[in-house]
Amino acid sequence: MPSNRDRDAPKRHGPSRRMQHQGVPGALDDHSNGKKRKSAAPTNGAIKKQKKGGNAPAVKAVINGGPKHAANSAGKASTKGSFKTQQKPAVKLPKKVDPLEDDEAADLSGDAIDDPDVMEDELEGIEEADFDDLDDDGLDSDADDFAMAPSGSDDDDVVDSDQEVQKGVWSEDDDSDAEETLTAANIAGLSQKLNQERAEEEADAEAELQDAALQTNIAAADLGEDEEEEGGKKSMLAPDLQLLRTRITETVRVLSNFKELHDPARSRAEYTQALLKDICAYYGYSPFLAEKLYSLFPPQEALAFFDANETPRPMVIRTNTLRTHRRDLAHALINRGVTLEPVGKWSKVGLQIFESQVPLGATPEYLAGQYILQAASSFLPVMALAPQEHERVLDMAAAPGGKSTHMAALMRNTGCIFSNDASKDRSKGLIGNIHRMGVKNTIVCNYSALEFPKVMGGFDRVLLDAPCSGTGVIAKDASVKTNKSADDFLRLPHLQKQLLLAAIDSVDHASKTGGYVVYSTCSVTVEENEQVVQYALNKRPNVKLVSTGLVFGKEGFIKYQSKRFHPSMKETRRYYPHAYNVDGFFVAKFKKTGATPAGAVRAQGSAEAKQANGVPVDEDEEVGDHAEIGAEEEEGEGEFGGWDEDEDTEYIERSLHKAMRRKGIDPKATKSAAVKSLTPAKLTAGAPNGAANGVASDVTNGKPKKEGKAGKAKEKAG
Ligand SMILES: C[S@@+](CC[C@H](N)C(=O)[O-])C[C@H]1O[C@@H](n2cnc3c(N)ncnc32)[C@H](O)[C@@H]1O
Repeated sequence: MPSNRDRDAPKRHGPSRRMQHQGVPGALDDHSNGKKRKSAAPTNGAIKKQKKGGNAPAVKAVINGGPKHAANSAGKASTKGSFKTQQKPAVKLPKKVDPLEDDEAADLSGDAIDDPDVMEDELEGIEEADFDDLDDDGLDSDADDFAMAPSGSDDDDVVDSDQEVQKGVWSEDDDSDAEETLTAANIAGLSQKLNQERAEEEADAEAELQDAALQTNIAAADLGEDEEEEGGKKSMLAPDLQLLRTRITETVRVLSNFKELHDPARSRAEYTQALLKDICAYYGYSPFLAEKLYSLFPPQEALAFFDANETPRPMVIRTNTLRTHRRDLAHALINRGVTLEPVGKWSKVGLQIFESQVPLGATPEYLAGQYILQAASSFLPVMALAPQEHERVLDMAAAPGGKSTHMAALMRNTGCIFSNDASKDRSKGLIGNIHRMGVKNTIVCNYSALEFPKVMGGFDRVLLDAPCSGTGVIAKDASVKTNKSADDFLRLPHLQKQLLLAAIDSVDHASKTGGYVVYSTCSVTVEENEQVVQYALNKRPNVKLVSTGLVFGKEGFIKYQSKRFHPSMKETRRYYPHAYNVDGFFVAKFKKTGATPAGAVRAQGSAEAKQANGVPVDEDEEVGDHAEIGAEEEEGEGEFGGWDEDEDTEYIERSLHKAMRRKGIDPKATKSAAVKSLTPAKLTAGAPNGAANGVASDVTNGKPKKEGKAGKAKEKAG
């Protein structure tokens, strides 16, 4: 990878993604807020404090400053450590004096701390506070949560965006003066920064345009690639990134209007191959992953996606309504020098942090459990699940507890949540968060989720926030760009499918208030999302997809390459960093309409037992295959199917052979690494009591190398 990737990369126009709002973009976000912010003057002590501090650094426009991995080759996103408004620039900026940059702050304030989609292996543990003293103070009757956890039917109750628009950004609209004051407190800081940022960016943009005008139709030879040296040896010159970028932009332009713009001597496939090569060189992806991600979008959008993965998402905290109100929390943090505002109208508990003078993982409010550092998109599965008071709910893969603690708040500490995770180490973080946040309705357990419903069933609702490849969180963990192989996209979906069947089988279809399952991942690949959901629809005719109730998000695919999915797949939701400035995510909600025959559950259990002894991977061929949709299962359980090992192995072989043939390899000549990798040692997910780390080890949130330190993270786990 070229070391100078960042240096010459062109600048992105507009505010940095950190400064951009999350979630529902455009009209919703701009409505009233923007105007208010610009015109109002600072009026209260909070803003004075900020000014007096005087060290609110000017926001440096975040640029399309070339891929982050060059600047951050360790692969960890700059979201870790102390938080600053400006994203870590790809181009080295003059060092600013910032109290947040000292080591202690870096240890304590990382926004990765509570974020379930980032491992916290590099976080050293915060000293555990005496949380017993911080007992629930009776604040759990937050108006926010009344609205969030309505009593009616599930689908009606998740989020009512119209109602919120009328109310304004703060849900506690009974105190409009306070709202004015609070908003004003952020205005001066924000608008000053935005103005400054805009001026800088305009200058940059002008320079860039002038540059670009001089550079079109650049041939590969111009980029310093593969140049021959005198002795015939190839030199390893770093490509000129500015030129590379320009060529990518130009190729995308041609592909977007191929008929009109292409060179008749070159086919679309040639253009695409050249583009993918450039994308790999410029952003640092493996060819395999670049192609997989590119194929999800039209060319222009793919570019936006790759760009968005180079910039961190905004830092967000979720108010713990068991402890406080969002408005009160916002006031407290503003008084500590934090610049923030509500995350968007779609959430009543989220606060987007623009800048902080204090480490957000160590404020008194944090230690008192008033908030958790949590990516905005992690709110969505719980909002879709919409757990109700007094219900019995299962969180199948719960550590470190971002979603379990959110559920507890929505349920106002009533009913019972079983928070399960296969990883013992990660469960320590889960327990820490549960204590810190005053959650009292939760039982932590440590099974492989494949063991449900044998361990326990009959839940009103189940959340499966599945272990996944993490292709939605590349901005946080750039190592995903290069460390995922075809085998991962066989093994992970295999596990996800089994887990989803277990989730469905654990729900009580006759629940008076529920009967719902939510499946989510922080990955954007079809293999881990629509194909898993389609598999469950095929295997469990007693479930159907229903609306997630979420007010934004793109529809799941009903068609992807040669695959066709059930039309109801439109009910699922996809989230992309470039579209909403949130982590990539997928959310599907099922309603269980009939009982699962006991035989099917047994079959699932026995497959799990088999798996524990080693063998399988994934099939997938039938999933998404049009002919299979709605097809009856032919296994011994009537319409229901458990896991058939032989069938599975056959599917895997067939799938692998196909893939090899596509690559021009003779399948008979070599045995696939995927098959070789299916040793008993690697497939222990079915083993009980946390022995599942073999499978968890390959996934974003269960990497074994991180397990050792996860325990240390305790309250930091997120
Ligand atoms: C995406 S993370 C969950 C994040 C969590 N829901 C939150 O919001 O904090 C996936 C989790 O799945 C767990 N896991 C992996 N395999 C599992 C299995 N077979 N059974 C249960 N949990 C598993 C991992 O240990 C990891 O904690």
